[in-house]
Amino acid sequence: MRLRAVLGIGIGTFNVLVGGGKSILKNGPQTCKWRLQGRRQYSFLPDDVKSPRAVVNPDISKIRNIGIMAHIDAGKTTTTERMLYYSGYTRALGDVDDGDTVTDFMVQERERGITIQSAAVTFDWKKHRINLIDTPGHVDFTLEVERALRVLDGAVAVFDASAGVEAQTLTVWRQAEKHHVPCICFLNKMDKPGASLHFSIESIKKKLKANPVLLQIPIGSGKSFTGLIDLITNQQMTWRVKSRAEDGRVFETKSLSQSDDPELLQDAMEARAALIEQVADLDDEFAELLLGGYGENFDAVPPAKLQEAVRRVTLARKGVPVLCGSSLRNKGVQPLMDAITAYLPAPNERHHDLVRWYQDDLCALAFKVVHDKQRGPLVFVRIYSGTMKPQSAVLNINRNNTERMSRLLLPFADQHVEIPSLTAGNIALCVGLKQTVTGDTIVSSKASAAAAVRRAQKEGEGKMGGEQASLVLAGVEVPEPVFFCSIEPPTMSKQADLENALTCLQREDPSLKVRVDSDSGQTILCGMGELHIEILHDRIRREYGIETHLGPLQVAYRETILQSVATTDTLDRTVGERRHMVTVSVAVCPIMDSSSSSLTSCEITYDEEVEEQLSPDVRDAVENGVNSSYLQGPLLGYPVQGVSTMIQSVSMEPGTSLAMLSACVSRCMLKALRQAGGQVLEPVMSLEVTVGEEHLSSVLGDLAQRRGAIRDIQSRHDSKVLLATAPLAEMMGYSTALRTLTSGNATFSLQLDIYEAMNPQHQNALLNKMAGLA
Ligand SMILES: Nc1nc2c(ncn2[C@@H]2O[C@H](COP(=O)(O)OP(=O)(O)OP(=O)(O)O)[C@@H](O)[C@H]2O)c(=O)[nH]1
Repeated sequence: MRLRAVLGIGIGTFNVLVGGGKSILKNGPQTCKWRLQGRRQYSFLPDDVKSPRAVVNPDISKIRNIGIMAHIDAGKTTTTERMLYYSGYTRALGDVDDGDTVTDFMVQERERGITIQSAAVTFDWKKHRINLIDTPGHVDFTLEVERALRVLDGAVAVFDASAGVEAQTLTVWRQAEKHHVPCICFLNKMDKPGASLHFSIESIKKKLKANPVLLQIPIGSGKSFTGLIDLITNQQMTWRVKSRAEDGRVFETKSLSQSDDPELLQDAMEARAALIEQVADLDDEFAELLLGGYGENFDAVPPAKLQEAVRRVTLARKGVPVLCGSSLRNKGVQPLMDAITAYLPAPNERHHDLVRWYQDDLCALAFKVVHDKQRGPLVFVRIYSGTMKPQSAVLNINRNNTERMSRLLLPFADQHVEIPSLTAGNIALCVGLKQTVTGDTIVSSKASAAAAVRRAQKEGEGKMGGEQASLVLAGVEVPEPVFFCSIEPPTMSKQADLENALTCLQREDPSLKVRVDSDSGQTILCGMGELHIEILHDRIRREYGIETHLGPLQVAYRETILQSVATTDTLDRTVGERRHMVTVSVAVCPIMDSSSSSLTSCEITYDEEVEEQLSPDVRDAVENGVNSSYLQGPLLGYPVQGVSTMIQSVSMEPGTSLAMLSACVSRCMLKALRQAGGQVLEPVMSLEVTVGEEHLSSVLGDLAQRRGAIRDIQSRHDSKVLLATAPLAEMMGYSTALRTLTSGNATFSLQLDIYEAMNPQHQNALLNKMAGLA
């Protein structure tokens, strides 16, 4: 089927660019129509938009930069689709199960029904501009969520109301907390037979340690879920949706006092009283208002005052508003959109320290790069101050280079509207920035950066850690990959094409690491999980036309040492006429931090006297030698972690080169690490399996064979939720195994818990396997 897009705006000139690089120019007030592959009708901008000026640059107080995040399959994409539809951006409802959603636009996303890349969509709702990012739920793509959260001002956490808080929700929730992002909870899937408001609220309290502020109660449950009571306004909203064909756009709103259901009325009154008491406990201003004028007469509390107080509570992150609905059945999404505008912060209500030094000059953060074959890299930026304009040069502070931006686009999922300028608070897409990568700070010029440095110095803060560093917005931390495998092109002639494809993919995805194995010369892909590597392999085939061969997936082990050891080594070599002679003594000792789940890095220290004697270039050469020995441990050649090295003495004969010094240090280190007793560290994953009771014992039996340790087994309606840890090496192909064991009636999520020392028996087995003896 074909898709027809209609752009219905009044004045001005817009370029509308379509995913595959098609470009259609629209001039003047007429309507522009064209055909694309697909089956949906789109209108790029809502019908009520009168002026392109309002479209391009809304008042900052009316902007909401929002993320939508959750455990896999909670319904983020379905909810986003409804928002786009009700806001007038799309003309038909997309369906994840039919593979025709706007935000899941990658082929792999549509085929698999999952979100892989976070997609930014812009739409207007009740005079507000909402920039919304639909983030992936699968743990392999956690970095995508982190990158999005870095630039968002608020988030909507979507839950499956029959499952409550699931494993990945916990991870993304912690990420949101780390970035101090205020949240709203949306209990989706209220139409499911097992959906429970009470259970979900309890699990938010218990697992997220959050303070849920219930703003709605559902009318009916499961299949008879028909609507909501809004506890702020005391209004009843009912959707008379009988079939999936009905779109839920129209719903009935009436005052609760007109309700003919006394039980519902009683429940609502109790819930509203509890809400008012809870908000009064959290917000002093509201408590004073209550004491001053209303006493126990909660009915008389004005909805506007209650709403203002809930907003303050949300922004202060003392509580999280909770709403409910069923996106698939088209119920409850419009009130959720109202809540986004009412409770989540505008960009100017968030505090960004260094932005004040730039004043009205441009300061933006690149948070995502997408590689487009026709247009080159497209860089997503969040503008923190100033105005961004196309056809202008900008300075990338991190790389200290000036680049020219050719065009500026507003992102409408895979389709983009070209705009003449964009102001602070917005999210935009820049074309033409070829050097910029994720995490870079972009400002207008060197002069503007220098002025910001002066302002910073005046305040006395810019000096700490170097002027430049303090003027850069914090990027995102990239987690260490846990899997790797070799990748080979079909023929050597395709090697250069493969390298180019990998360079482009790395710019898009910082969690992909590529290296060349020094022994075999093979290209190695390092990723976050089986699915991550599988998707990358598929993208290289589809997007770059290269049929590559992947080697077996291997676990990224680490090595450390068990004991402290001191050793000395001498290198005496004559090269040509020149004699190089150096003697080095080092001491290594283990540093294990059992309280931290992340890997302990290595460190280098010096004996006090030695430190004073060594010139800076000799120290550099010594440190090069130590660091090169950390790259490949003596046991299996995996990187070394958790070792502290002290340089005890360095004595060099005149004429010895620095390269020979590094070589001697490296050899001495290898000797010390070998003597110190090698220990393999393996990634251990935390696992959550939801399974029907009838399959529980077979799942437990299988986990026992995988060296799994059961932490807890909880009941959730008719299912059991099994919490366990298991070494990553034993979890290869687990999704297929679980499917077979349970006939497809189980779900699981897996994420890195900790790097743990292998016990001697398993370590020996691994060493034998690697040596080809087992
Ligand atoms: N019963 C019911 N099913 C729903 C509802 N919302 C979504 N679903 C279904 O749940 C499945 C997952 O929906 P998605 O919208 O893809 O969920 P997601 O959170 O975006 O998933 P990922 O992007 O893969 O993390 C699909 O089969 C949807 O049809 C709902 O309100 N009720």
